[in-house]
Amino acid sequence: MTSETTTLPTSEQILRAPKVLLHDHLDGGLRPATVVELARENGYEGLPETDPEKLGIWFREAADSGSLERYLETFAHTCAVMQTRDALARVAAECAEDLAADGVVYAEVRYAPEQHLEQGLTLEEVVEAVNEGFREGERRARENGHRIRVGALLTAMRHAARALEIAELANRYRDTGVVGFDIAGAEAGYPPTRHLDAFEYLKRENNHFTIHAGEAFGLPSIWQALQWCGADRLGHGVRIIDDIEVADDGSVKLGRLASYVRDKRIPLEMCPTSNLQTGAAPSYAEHPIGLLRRLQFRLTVNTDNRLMSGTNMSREFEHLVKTFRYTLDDMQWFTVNAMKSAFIPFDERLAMINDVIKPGYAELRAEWLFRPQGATAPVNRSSDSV
Ligand SMILES: O=c1[nH]cnc2c1ncn2[C@@H]1O[C@H](CO)[C@@H](O)[C@H]1O
Ligand SMILES: [Zn+2]
Repeated sequence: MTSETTTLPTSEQILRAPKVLLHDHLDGGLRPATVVELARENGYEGLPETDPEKLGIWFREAADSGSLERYLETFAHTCAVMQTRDALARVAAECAEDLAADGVVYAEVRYAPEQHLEQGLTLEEVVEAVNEGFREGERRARENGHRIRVGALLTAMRHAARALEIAELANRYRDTGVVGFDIAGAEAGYPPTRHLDAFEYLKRENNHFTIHAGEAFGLPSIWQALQWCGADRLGHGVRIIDDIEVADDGSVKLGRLASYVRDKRIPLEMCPTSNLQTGAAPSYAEHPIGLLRRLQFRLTVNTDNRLMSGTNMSREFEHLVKTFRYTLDDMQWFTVNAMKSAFIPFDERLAMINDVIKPGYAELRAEWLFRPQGATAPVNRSSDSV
């Protein structure tokens, strides 16, 4: 056997492997203890629990509702404690630190500035506080021996009517920490075309955007996001599976939209655990990621909301490794896909792939050669069928 990387990665290797995260909500990733402290400091009395451990469990259980609308109700509590400059900067700094400690080397973290104006901040002050926090978190991570780069995506809420204003904000800060735009919130009843003016504006500015589509609503939402709005990437996009037929003999037929998504290499931001909670997928084993990976769609793995899902990038990969027997090669494939799909300039993406991601995986692959004498041989996926 060669070092052909058919070994199933261990938890420790998954943690150390360089990872790239494109879909993570700032207001969905707070540390439970931070929510409790900020609530106390700001006099917010609406928390359902004040013990951090119990509060973490409450978020996971409340989000585990089987419906996107109910899942989204939990964000009222996190947004309530993110209304001051200090709170926003703290949450952003801790986000960067937590991602770096989880082995994430590049992240695009999104939030909706319009949800942080309740105590008088302006949209600009919100963006500047979050940017400041990300820079501080990157600095602290570096002190702890981790390297991470974090870019912000500004989200507009799809039920509201501020998308153009938020798109303009994203454009204004494009050279200072904001790498793109997104729309989020309840999908059914709020098609992306409601915000066409924002997307057309960003296209005219040669700027980038992703759209939450194909999560709680199916193909029409994906079709609009791509063919009317011109999205560069799809947030979730799992329902593209509805345009793929698998026959009893295992042969696969792609419809026009699924073919378009695959042919044009449209990146899909998969968030497996979140999908299980909102009912977008029934189980890890039945999650469309298995088939879509075999069909070589441009897939990426993401967390969506670390607090509500009790997850992080390593845990998402652990589930996938366990369920689909993914190897380090698969992990590298997802990670390179994500880096290729990031919104930073091409030369910087390439440098991350060549100088950080590939060497990181090569080092992990080489390690089993130097394993202690007597250690068991790595599991070889290709030998399973022999
Ligand atoms: O999976 C999701 N689908 C749609 N909207 C979401 C999802 N996760 C979070 N948000 C929404 O995005 C806002 C800004 O970060 C959050 O406040 C939440 O309402
Ligand atoms: Zn999301």
